[in-house]
Amino acid sequence: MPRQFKISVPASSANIGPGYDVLGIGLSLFLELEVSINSKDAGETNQDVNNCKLSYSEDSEGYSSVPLDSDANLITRTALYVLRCNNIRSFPSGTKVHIKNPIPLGRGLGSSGAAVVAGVMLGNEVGQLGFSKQRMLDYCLMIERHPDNITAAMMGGFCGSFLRDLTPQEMERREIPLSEVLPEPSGGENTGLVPPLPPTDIGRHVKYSWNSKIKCIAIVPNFELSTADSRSVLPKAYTTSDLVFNLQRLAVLTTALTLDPPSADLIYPAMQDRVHQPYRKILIPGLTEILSSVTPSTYPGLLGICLSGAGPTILALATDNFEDISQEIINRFAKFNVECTWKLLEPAYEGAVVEQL
Ligand SMILES: Nc1ncnc2c1ncn2[C@@H]1O[C@H](COP(=O)(O)OP(=O)(O)OP(=O)(O)O)[C@@H](O)[C@H]1O
Ligand SMILES: N[C@@H](CCO)C(=O)O
Repeated sequence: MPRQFKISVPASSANIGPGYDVLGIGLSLFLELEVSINSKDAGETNQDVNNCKLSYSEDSEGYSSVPLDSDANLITRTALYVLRCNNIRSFPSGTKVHIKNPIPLGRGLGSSGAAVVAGVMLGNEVGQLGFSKQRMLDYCLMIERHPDNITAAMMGGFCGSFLRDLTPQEMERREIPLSEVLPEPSGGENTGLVPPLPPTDIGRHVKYSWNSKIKCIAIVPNFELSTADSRSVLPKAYTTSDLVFNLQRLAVLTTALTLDPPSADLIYPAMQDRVHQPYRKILIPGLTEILSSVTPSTYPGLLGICLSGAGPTILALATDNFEDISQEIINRFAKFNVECTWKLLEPAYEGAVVEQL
């Protein structure tokens, strides 16, 4: 039976200041996969060794850089990982996947989290595995180890998350690098091995409320910063006072963002951070100046400002004055010869969805 469905996964902003690797919010910018499975298409050219014909919209972010071999592209490679864990070697014959991606790559808006979530949902759908979102989260967390973007992309809304304590055996699995868990990209040897199933219920999360008057402005610089590079500059240990500084703000922030009317007096200081932003300034020109000088007193309507995920995007939360706030940040980046675009976004409350067509 031919099948057609669409998978849609939101972008996300992680950390929201003090919640490093904990907080994430799904954003109204959606990675979409249009999928068809028809065995009559199996003979078409460009079906690759995994029975997949992958295409990418020309107007999508990453059009010129994203690989289109199904065992190299992060989305389909993740889907193959899910299938192979479950003893299915490849896509059903005649699978076509068309990707539309408006999420800028390597900018701190959760492009890789969305790609991994989309890949796991794709594997679940084509393999007809019937997994719940909670189980799919386990597969995602085997690939992207911090739960903040992944949870927000899968579950939607404003989330707090952590990984449960793993047994020593499971801890060992935690260290399995991506290349050993996922099938090798083209050229690599297909060993035919069945990867081990992920442990169950690794991710725990709650969904907080969100005051819908609060909008999310993303100011997106025109350069990429990989999450791995941005994590490599962080220290291995912190002082008690810096950790307490973040914990106090994190506890207040999660409720402050639900209150009506939203209070800049509460939110702005509660979005300060001493765990990641101060260290990332060496990778993002102008970061310290931008975070400290664009304030609610100079820009009424602004509630708080932080680095989005691993950067370089800046996330400003505001109820008003969106254009002026964005322009001020764009001008400050311009002094460092960094050009930016900006987007006014809403929380994506629903998270990842599959629509049968
Ligand atoms: N739609 C996509 N298709 C294929 N690969 C993708 C896609 N989106 C992201 N990727 C891969 O993920 C990489 C970016 O991941 P990275 O974790 O560095 O940044 P990010 O997820 O955009 O930012 P952050 O995690 O800080 O929010 C890209 O360089 C690309 O390899
Ligand atoms: N919490 C992560 C989000 C980026 O993936 C970080 O800041 O490195």
